[in-house]
Amino acid sequence: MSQAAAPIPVTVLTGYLGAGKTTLLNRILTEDHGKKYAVIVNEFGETGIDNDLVVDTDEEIFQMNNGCICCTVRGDLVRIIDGLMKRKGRFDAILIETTGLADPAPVAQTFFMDDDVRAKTRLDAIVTVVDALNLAKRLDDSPEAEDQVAFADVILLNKVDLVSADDLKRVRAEIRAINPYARVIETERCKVDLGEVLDRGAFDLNRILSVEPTFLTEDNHRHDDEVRSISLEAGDLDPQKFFDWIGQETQTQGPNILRLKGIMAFKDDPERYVVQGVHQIVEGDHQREWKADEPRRSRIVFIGRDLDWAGLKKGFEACRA
Ligand SMILES: Nc1nc2c(ncn2[C@@H]2O[C@H](COP(=O)(O)OP(=O)(O)OP(=O)(O)O)[C@@H](O)[C@H]2O)c(=O)[nH]1
Repeated sequence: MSQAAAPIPVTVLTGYLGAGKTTLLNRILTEDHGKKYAVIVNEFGETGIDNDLVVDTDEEIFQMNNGCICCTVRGDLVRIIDGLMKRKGRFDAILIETTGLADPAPVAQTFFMDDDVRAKTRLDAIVTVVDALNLAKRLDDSPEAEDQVAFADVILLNKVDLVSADDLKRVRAEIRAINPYARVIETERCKVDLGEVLDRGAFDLNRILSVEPTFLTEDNHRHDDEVRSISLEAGDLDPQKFFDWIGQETQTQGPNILRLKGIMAFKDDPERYVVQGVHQIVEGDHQREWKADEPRRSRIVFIGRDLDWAGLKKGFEACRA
C-alpha cells in the first residue's frame, strides 16, 4: 500500500472511572515524539470538565458529550472520523479516550463494521488503564471493568504506589485470569515508554473473536444502569467551607463515589483550583489563572451509585462565598 493510502492508526484508551486515562493522554500529548494526534474524548457527566483537564496543546480535540461512546454515540464517532479523514495529512494518528463506563467492544467494532472507516483507519491497540487499588472491587461490581480488561491489547497496571507488593501480585493474577494475552506494564501516574503503548500493531481480531465470537455480528454489550452522575455549578466558593464539605462527603459516601472532579473558583483566588477523587482519595491543585474573558464558575461532577444526590446539591450550595 502506498504511503498516502496507508490507514491511520487508532488507539483506544479505556479503563474504569478514575484509573488514569487522562493522565496517560496528557503524557502522550506533551511528550516529544514528533507525531501529531487527533484526539476524541468521550465523557460521562454533563459539564465538560474532562476537556478542561486535558493539557493545552495544538492538537485538535473533539468532544463527544451526548452519551456513552459505546451506545448512543457510535454514529457520532463514525461522523467525527469521516470528518477527520477529510483533513488527512494534518495528523498521524487518532487517539480515543472513552468514558470509564464504556465497553470497548462496540467502540472497536466501529472500526470493522463501517466500510468507510474500515478502509481509512486501522485499530492499532486497545490500551486499558487499571487502578491497582480498586480493580478487585470493580471486577466484583462493574461488568464494564471486566470487559475493559478482557479486550485490552496493552494494560497499564497503574497506581502501583497505592498498593503493597503482595496486593500487586494478586491484581496481576486477576488480570491474567481474565486476559492472558495482553502485555501488562506496571506504572505510577502512567509513566511508561510511549513506544509500549502507541503504534503497537497489537489489535488482534482473531483473539477478540475467541473472547467474543459474536463480536462482528451482534451488539451485546453490558451496562451498569445503577451508575449515575450529578453536576453542580455555582459562582465563587469559600475554600474552607468547600474543603470541609468535600472531606466530609468523601468520608461518609466514599465507597459509593466512583469518581468526582471539579474546577473551583475560590473567593479572592485568581487561579482555577482542580479537585479530583476516586472513593476516599481526593487530590487538589491550582491549575492556571482564570482568563479575563472566562466566567468564574465552580463546577463539580460526582459519579456513583446510591449517592445522596439531594444532600450533595445542598452541601455544595452551602459552600458559596
Ligand atoms: N496515587 C496515584 N494517583 C494517580 C495515579 N495515576 C493517576 N492518579 C490520580 O487519579 C485520579 C484520576 O486520574 P485520571 O487520569 O483523571 O483518571 P481517568 O481514568 O481519566 O478518569 P475518568 O476520565 O474520570 O474516568 C487523578 O486525581 C490522578 O492524579 C497513580 O499512579 N498514583
